[in-house]
Amino acid sequence: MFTACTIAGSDSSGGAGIQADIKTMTTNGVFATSAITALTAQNTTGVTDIFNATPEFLGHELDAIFTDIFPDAVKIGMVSKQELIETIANKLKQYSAKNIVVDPVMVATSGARLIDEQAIDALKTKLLPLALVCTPNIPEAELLANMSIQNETDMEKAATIIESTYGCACLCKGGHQINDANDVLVEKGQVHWFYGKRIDNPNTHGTGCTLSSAIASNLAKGYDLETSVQRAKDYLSKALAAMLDLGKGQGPMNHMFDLQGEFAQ
Ligand SMILES: Nc1ncnc2c1ncn2[C@@H]1O[C@H](COP(=O)(O)OP(=O)(O)OP(=O)(O)O)[C@@H](O)[C@H]1O
Ligand SMILES: Cc1ncc(CO)c(N)n1
Repeated sequence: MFTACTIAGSDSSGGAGIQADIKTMTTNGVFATSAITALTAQNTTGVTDIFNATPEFLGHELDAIFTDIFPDAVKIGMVSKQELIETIANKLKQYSAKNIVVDPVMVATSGARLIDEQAIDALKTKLLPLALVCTPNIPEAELLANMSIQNETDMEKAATIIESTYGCACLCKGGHQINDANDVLVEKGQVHWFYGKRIDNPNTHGTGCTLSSAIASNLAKGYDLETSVQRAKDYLSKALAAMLDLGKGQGPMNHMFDLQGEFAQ
């Protein structure tokens, strides 16, 4: 059994954050462990409160995980405070963590801001350099590459800038703003496009969390990065295509459509 660790925030409505990550990792056939960075009071319509872990407590969670069930891959999601990012970076270095996927979560699908201004700096200078790959959506890629993105050529350019600036491969996701499901991966200067079929489903709460956890799960199983991204996109598309409809806002997708099926391999 391969293992993956998610370091992220809890989403009380279960569609994003830690909950999405654990469901995704489970359905993708790896054993999930979790270090919770924050509790959010959240549902499909918005976030009403955030309660951050202390850096000490987060450090203890990571010590407990890394000294026992050492993860074959690590996914990092919402981390809103600079001190929490520093704790994560220090622990990942201390334990020589591998296959690190950073989803630079900044804003929830519902529009709520999930990161402090100072934390963005720490993300850039301390966390991204440790990552194998980061997975920004368009607004996040604009901020990390310091440019505006209007089309697929801009996505490619931004991903190239992000890889050379922060030293990790970059998967820039088109889903959010450019109206398609096409994402571009820049790895060691090589550009690879993943063309997805856009699914007409308004319930996209947690798509970013799900994609990054599925990538981490596949890296944990030993697939290379390109294959891991392709498999993760296939999983996400099928979870969206299951057309779950829960809640009053943009609802979650069905992570469990394939328990113990093709994606567990
Ligand atoms: N309607 C859709 N149909 C198919 N794929 C989609 C759709 N919407 C998004 N995707 C895909 O989902 C993945 C996540 O992209 P997205 O831009 O939604 O992430 P995100 O904005 O980080 O998500 P979140 O809102 O959870 O933070 C990408 O691979 C994207 O192409
Ligand atoms: C806890 C959490 N992490 C990430 C996201 C981004 O979708 C969210 N809405 N909530």
